[in-house]
Amino acid sequence: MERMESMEPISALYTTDYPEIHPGGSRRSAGSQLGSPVAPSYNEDMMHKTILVGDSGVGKTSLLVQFDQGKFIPGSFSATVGIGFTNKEVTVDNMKVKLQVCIFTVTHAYYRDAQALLLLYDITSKTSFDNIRAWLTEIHEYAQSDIVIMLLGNKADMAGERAIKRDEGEKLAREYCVPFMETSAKTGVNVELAFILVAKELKHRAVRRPDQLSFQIHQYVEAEEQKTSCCF
Ligand SMILES: Nc1nc2c(ncn2[C@@H]2O[C@H](COP(=O)(O)OP(=O)(O)OP(=O)(O)O)[C@@H](O)[C@H]2O)c(=O)[nH]1
Repeated sequence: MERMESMEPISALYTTDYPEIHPGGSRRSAGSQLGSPVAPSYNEDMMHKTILVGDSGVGKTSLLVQFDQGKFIPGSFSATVGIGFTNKEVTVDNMKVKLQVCIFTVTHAYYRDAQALLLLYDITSKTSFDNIRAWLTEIHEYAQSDIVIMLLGNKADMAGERAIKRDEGEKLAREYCVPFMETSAKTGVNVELAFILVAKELKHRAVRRPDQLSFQIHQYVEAEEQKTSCCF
């Protein structure tokens, strides 16, 4: 909590106004309240709060910086510099989707307002992988029940020091019914894609008629992901 209070956004280049976030508001529509299957139009001003969660050192800040600035700043800088969040727009199906991306700190209040969550482990750290179950338990306890979750195995560039095989990540993700990708905040592999897929899912949910199926983020991940195993 204290950490967030001293934080500044990394960059405000992408958006100039930040409308209030209404938890769950993106899912409500006049149509659904009246029981009519009319799809609402998408509100491009809506801000979607997305949080980055995972053990210390898995690369949450580096992922945020890579997404925001397209670069990797080596070193454990986050705890001292205090970078906490960024606001950024991504384009999905020719529409703007605004994401406010925050790094989870110590308070469970963070979960409540979040519409999406990227849960990270470090592929070179078995402990960070083993702790994913505990994180998921906590998330299910405190987050909105329809939060969009994606599991990310970060530091995919460090294949030589890999402690967790890719299929172990895939298996865990299947067990919890969440999509999975390996990312590298260092090389940028799959970083933007992870956020775009989350934005796509959030936009889809906001305009989906009640009788429509959810967007299948899992299938998109499989189709779009840059396979990391053969690249390093
Ligand atoms: N090789 C490699 N190093 C990474 C990657 N992501 C992060 N790192 C390094 O891992 C260390 C921890 O990264 P951070 O981004 O500070 O991790 P964090 O999860 O924000 O850590 P906390 O602030 O302690 O919660 C730093 O030395 C980063 O340079 C990656 O994808 N590849």
